[in-house]
Amino acid sequence: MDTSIVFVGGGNMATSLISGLRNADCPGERITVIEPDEAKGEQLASQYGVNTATSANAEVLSAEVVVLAVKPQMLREVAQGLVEPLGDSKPLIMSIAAGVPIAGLREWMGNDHAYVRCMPNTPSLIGAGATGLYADDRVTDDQRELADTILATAGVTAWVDEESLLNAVTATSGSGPAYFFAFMEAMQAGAMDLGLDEATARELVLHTALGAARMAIESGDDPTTLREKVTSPGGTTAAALGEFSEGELGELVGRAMRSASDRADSLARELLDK
Ligand SMILES: NC(=O)C1=CN([C@@H]2O[C@H](COP(=O)(O)OP(=O)(O)OC[C@H]3O[C@@H](n4cnc5c(N)ncnc54)[C@H](OP(=O)(O)O)[C@@H]3O)[C@@H](O)[C@H]2O)C=CC1
Ligand SMILES: O=C(O)[C@@H]1CCC=N1
Repeated sequence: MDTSIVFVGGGNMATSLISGLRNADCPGERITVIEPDEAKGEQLASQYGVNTATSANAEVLSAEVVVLAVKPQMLREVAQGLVEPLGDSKPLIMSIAAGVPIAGLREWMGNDHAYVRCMPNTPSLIGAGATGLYADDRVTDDQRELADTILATAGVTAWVDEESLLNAVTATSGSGPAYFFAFMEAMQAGAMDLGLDEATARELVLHTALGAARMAIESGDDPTTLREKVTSPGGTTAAALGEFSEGELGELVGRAMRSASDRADSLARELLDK
């Protein structure tokens, strides 16, 4: 990977993607991060060897790809502020902002750019990310491939062919790491309630999560089969899963994901109505 890439915003998600790129041998000098917080920029420069700037100008923005990595609420202002320094140059614009549709980007940055929306997740930091992507029909095959190559440095990629499905991706893999972390927190608390010390509870919970995820990916069995293999009739697992059913875990998870997707929808409405 030798593409020149500018990240606008050097926060959590940009850091995860930069880590993925660097692990995939994308040279640090091909990456620039525009980040107003100088200390954050310095940290990125020293950790990943990238170039940094505190604001956008034509020189800083001269790259093949510009990744918009600020909070959705900031995106309108930030995108509009890029129009002048970009001038006539037409890098591929990739936005990772939750909810914000390409129509908004076109309104703020103009119709002449090619836009790809991506929904990555934080495990990209260690190359274990999962990213959903959408490109409208103005994006060329080469540009799609470029976007895919960039995100594939951070983990698996999956394209959706309707933009609205990116909200489903956001509710699934974008926010998903937090659901699993919340489950780990709850299990660790449960283990400590049962008498394990914190370090032991944590070690057992984290390695159980890792083992379960690896088995689900590597064994060829689906999660239902794997769950059944753990669950002896009348045994301990059945007792625990009975509580999950009683508490309607499946419905709860479905409602939580619907809520994440609805929030992506409402973010878009709030931003476009402004
Ligand atoms: N975190 C996640 O798991 C995921 C996040 N996303 C999306 O990624 C985007 C970024 O999220 P996240 O990284 O978590 O947020 P962060 O707040 O960590 O990162 C945003 C960064 O942008 C900086 N910033 C603010 N104003 C500007 C500006 N004018 N120019 C350049 N940079 C600026 C912020 O600096 P300062 O802090 O000083 O304001 C901050 O460092 C969001 O749109 C989110 O929807 C997508 C998938 C997953
Ligand atoms: O919570 C958020 O809005 C962002 C998008 C997906 C993960 N984090």
